[in-house]
Amino acid sequence: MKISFVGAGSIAEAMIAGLIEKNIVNPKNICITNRNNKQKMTELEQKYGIYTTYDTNELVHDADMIIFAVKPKDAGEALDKISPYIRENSFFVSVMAGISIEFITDKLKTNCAIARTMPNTSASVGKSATAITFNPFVSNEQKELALSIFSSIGITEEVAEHQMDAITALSGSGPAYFYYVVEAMERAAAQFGLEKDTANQLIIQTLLGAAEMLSVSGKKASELRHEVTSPGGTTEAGISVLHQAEMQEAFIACINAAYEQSKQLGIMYESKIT
Ligand SMILES: NC(=O)C1=CN([C@@H]2O[C@H](COP(=O)(O)OP(=O)(O)OC[C@H]3O[C@@H](n4cnc5c(N)ncnc54)[C@H](OP(=O)(O)O)[C@@H]3O)[C@@H](O)[C@H]2O)C=CC1
Ligand SMILES: O=C(O)[C@@H]1CCC=N1
Repeated sequence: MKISFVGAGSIAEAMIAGLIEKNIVNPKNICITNRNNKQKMTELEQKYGIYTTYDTNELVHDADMIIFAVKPKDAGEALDKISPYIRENSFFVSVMAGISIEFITDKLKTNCAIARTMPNTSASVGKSATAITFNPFVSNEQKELALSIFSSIGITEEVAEHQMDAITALSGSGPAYFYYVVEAMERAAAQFGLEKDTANQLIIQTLLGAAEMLSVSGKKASELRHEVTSPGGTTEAGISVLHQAEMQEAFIACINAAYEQSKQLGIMYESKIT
């Protein structure tokens, strides 16, 4: 099996790290290109043993899957470059926020097999939450391949394409929201003068434990929160500050803003480049 990546940034590297860690693809069969950052290419060759190329024909030739992982603003240019090299059985997988299957089809100038996905960077540790949708030209074999690739680096949910902007805001950007909360906890720990490594270990384990509880306890988040919150206790004192600051409303506004931006990226870059 050969997998090619167009774009060698954060999400491409997270997926590659996950795929290699799980022995899903031989690193020699992972091919990658970027726009012009040769230093990054060398770095990826050395770190993962994958191969890099600026020869589009070589990138596309024999690839079972070509993954587009460039920023939405570069989508048109990258798709234009690949278009002349498409083969009959080429299978394109986009991880790009906001960019529609219709736009990709127009740019590639042919009705080829396309999957639109939204993974997240936790792919690098096998914990991505990936949403995926297929166009009608994807064969059953290609579907199975895509599902097995993404399921090897986390969980995969098949969704309708119109849900992608919301999912991008929720789970594509999602890891960053939790990192943001952890940053605040780290700052609080520092203010107390707690030793940094100790505090970090305690914060990380708290996050892991809460995630595991949500996953296996069968209880709702609100129920689990109430179990921690003793009347008149410390948690109640803490949460009341979050409540006064309307933190839940702020998080909802945050996810709404990410959703609007995902839609906007499509509007901006699809109309600009066509
Ligand atoms: N980061 C994340 O958490 C997630 C990102 N995504 C999506 O993945 C895509 C990539 O994001 P991310 O990895 O963060 O971006 P990065 O900026 O980290 O990487 C973008 C990559 O695209 C390359 N590139 C740009 N133009 C071209 C081109 N014309 N041909 C070939 N390669 C090109 C860049 O090369 P060079 O360095 O040479 O310019 C770079 O390697 C985006 O569309 C984003 O919406 C989806 C899920 C999660
Ligand atoms: O911030 C972004 O636009 C990308 C899409 C999802 C996560 N990162």
